[in-house]
Amino acid sequence: MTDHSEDSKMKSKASRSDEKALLSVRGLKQQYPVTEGPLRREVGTIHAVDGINFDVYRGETLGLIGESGSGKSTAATALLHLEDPTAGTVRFDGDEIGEYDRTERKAFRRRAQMVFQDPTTSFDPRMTVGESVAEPLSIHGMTDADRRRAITEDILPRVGLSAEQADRYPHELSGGQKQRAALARALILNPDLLVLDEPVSALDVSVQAEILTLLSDLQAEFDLSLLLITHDMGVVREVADRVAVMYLGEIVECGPTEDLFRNPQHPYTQALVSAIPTPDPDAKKRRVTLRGDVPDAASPPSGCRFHPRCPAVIPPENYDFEQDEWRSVMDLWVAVSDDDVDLDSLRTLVVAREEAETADAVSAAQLQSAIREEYAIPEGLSDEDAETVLSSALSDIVSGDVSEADERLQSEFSTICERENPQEQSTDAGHPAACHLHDSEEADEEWNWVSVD
Ligand SMILES: Nc1ncnc2c1ncn2[C@@H]1O[C@H](COP(=O)(O)OP(=O)(O)OP(=O)(O)O)[C@@H](O)[C@H]1O
Repeated sequence: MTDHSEDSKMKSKASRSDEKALLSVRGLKQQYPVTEGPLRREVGTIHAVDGINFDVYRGETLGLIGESGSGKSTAATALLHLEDPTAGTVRFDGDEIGEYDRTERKAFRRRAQMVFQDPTTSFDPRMTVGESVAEPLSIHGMTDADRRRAITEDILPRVGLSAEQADRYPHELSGGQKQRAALARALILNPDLLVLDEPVSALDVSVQAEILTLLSDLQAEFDLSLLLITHDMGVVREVADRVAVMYLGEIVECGPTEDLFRNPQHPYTQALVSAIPTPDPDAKKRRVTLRGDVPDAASPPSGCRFHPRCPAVIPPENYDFEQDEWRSVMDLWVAVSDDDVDLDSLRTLVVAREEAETADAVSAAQLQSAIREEYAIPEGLSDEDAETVLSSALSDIVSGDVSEADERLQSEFSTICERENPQEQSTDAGHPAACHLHDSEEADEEWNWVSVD
């Protein structure tokens, strides 16, 4: 990390609240239709971005982080109006982008640039690097080729390339050099904002570090605001001043980078933070493992979208669950709701273990035990009343009445996490998060917020 980027981090933290944001995103939504059949009948909606708010201030880097499918790239294209958003407003330097006339839109295209993940596909192989880098100048009306050439030769050394490399073709450059050239092309119109979508994830680790250092240097030199989209927590920690964490179309937590890493306030953030490799020998014990992937944005879970995977999902009010037990029961319930409990393969498993002769000979009790084992549910929950409900639900499942099991679990084990979508609210850490654990009456003293230094 260079000295001046540290300076800008200090500056950005100190003066945030009284500054006017360069980019201000409010209630941004991007939806796509789910279509079916030759007539492309609309049968559903993909909620790729579902009402997000954030600001990017001058000279700062905001990291937008989340797993694949969280909606990060869609957020970028929607906020830049590369694709018109379904709803919401985006203000740039105080003006609403959606209300720009043609001239204003063109000026905005100059002031806000995007850099993509794969430097190979972002260059035309038939054009020299210099021609590609200078292309935005032509598009924006600079007809004088000598002038374009002079500007290109000036900018290439600033991204660590030589002026002579202007005459090379993309295939003659390494991946890192191509990403440097992509940065030169993005910077050539002297923008105020760069939106970088996974700018280093296609590069070798050693090259990644060089490009991240270059980004910090360029940010200070050009007084840029950066929106850095990545799934890599190491990358945001390295370069971002603040971080917004996205999950299934929503921002679940947003705060200054170090605060968010040291004191994550959303279980999703905590899981991402705890997954960062660390030399700490104790860290393994504290690792929060997330099962499965981000669910389908066409049918997001009810309530908190993270509840089907959340290690801290709040237990139902009337039962006294151990947290791990409750998570396991919830995993079974999620599978029941999705009609995903595979009894045939569980029967096969019992036979393979030589506990029954044939699949038909597997008893209901054996099948219930196999389900418990599959979902890591102990034989006998710590709360006897909860055990009674679970046993009945397991009986329903093995007798083939999955919807009865679903209704039983729903009526007995309903929790706020699957009923209500949490709103963003302030937390003890000083930055907001959207999690019911921060609702005062839901706060669970026992939930152990892991900090990773
Ligand atoms: N043009 C589109 N049409 C339909 N669905 C889309 C479209 N673009 C994105 N999606 C869907 O929107 C959701 C969010 O995708 P998006 O690419 O924005 O996520 P991401 O966080 O950037 O993930 P990745 O890192 O894999 O690109 C996904 O479910 C994706 O399939």
